[in-house]
Amino acid sequence: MSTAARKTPDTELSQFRVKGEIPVPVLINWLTMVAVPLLCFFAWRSSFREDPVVPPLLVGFAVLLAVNSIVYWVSGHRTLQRRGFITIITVLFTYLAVHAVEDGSAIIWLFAYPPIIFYISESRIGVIACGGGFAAVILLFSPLGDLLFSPPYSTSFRLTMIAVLGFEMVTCYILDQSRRRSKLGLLKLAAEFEYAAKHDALTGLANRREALEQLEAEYQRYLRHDRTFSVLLLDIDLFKSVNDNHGHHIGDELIVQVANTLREECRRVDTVARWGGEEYLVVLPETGPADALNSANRIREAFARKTVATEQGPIQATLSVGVASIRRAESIDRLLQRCDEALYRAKSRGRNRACGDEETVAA
Ligand SMILES: Nc1nc2c(ncn2[C@@H]2O[C@H](COP(=O)(O)OP(=O)(O)OP(=O)(O)O)[C@@H](O)[C@H]2O)c(=O)[nH]1
Repeated sequence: MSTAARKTPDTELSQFRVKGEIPVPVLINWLTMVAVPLLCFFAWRSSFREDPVVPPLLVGFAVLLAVNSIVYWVSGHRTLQRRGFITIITVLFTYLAVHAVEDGSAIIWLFAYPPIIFYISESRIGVIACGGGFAAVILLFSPLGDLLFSPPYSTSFRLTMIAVLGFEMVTCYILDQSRRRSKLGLLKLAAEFEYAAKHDALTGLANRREALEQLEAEYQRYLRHDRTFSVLLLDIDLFKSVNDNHGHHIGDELIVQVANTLREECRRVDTVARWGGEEYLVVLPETGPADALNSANRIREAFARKTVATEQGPIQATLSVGVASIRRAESIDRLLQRCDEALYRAKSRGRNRACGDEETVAA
């Protein structure tokens, strides 16, 4: 019953990969592998223009991108790789636009920025990066940009660039949102499937399979750290007659009421499960025979005080409980068998009681 730390849907989504989707680190490495030779090619071409600044800078960007990928290969740090890549390409695209590299044609590469940013980062970062980039382009094309950088772009080019870039950014945002929404839908569906696989539909308690897993985990803790534990097997007394006299829907209500009693009376560390039919299993970590018997009686008494409304008036029912604590090197099967035998003793001694091992006394 532990609660996981709250995560934003974005963080959850970045950890959840749909089959077939390219992982972000792989995409960054691919993009780096394409970008490095391209940058070197443009640096080589720029060197013919006898420009002393552009070639070394473009090679510098290529080296930074390569180093970023190498650091990822060595360290495996995904966040560092992603942040490093975003920073390098943001500075690179700003440089290409401001310095009108390749006679100003390099600014066209800005169109690659929105889809990459939206794919590799969280939605919020995508919006901030694209919004900032768009504002920077408008500033560059404004009279202030002319004053500061004197870019060689014609008015019609500037207007077209702003309109198309804005259109592309909005389109990328819409596509990214629908991709995230469908991923979120899948994530919810997976969580629902997982819940259904581990829980009983009627009571919401853990089901038998989940109970066995928790029991196995507790058993391993016992073997490693010698931390004792106990199990309770609870069974509603004369349940068949409740079904026969009042109908299955009242029987079901009684089953749910036992579940509610168990939720109220057990600790958060205990595993409470519907074992089958009108039987329940409780795993009590770090609990010895005496405390387990006390818990069993507390649950039994709490349930006996409850009523279920029927057409013939309120009815009450009782529980019989078998109690067993792990012993030496016995197996889980043997522990459950002893617990079942204890439950059988509780039934045969008149029901509405808890029985432990032979030496442990009935209530
Ligand atoms: N309403 C309802 N009945 C169930 C469910 N699962 C099992 N049962 C019924 O529970 C009854 C179990 O009865 P028995 O195991 O014979 O024993 P009992 O009448 O409880 O008698 P003792 O266990 O000896 O006290 C059966 O009649 C099953 O049909 C369920 O999910 N809902």
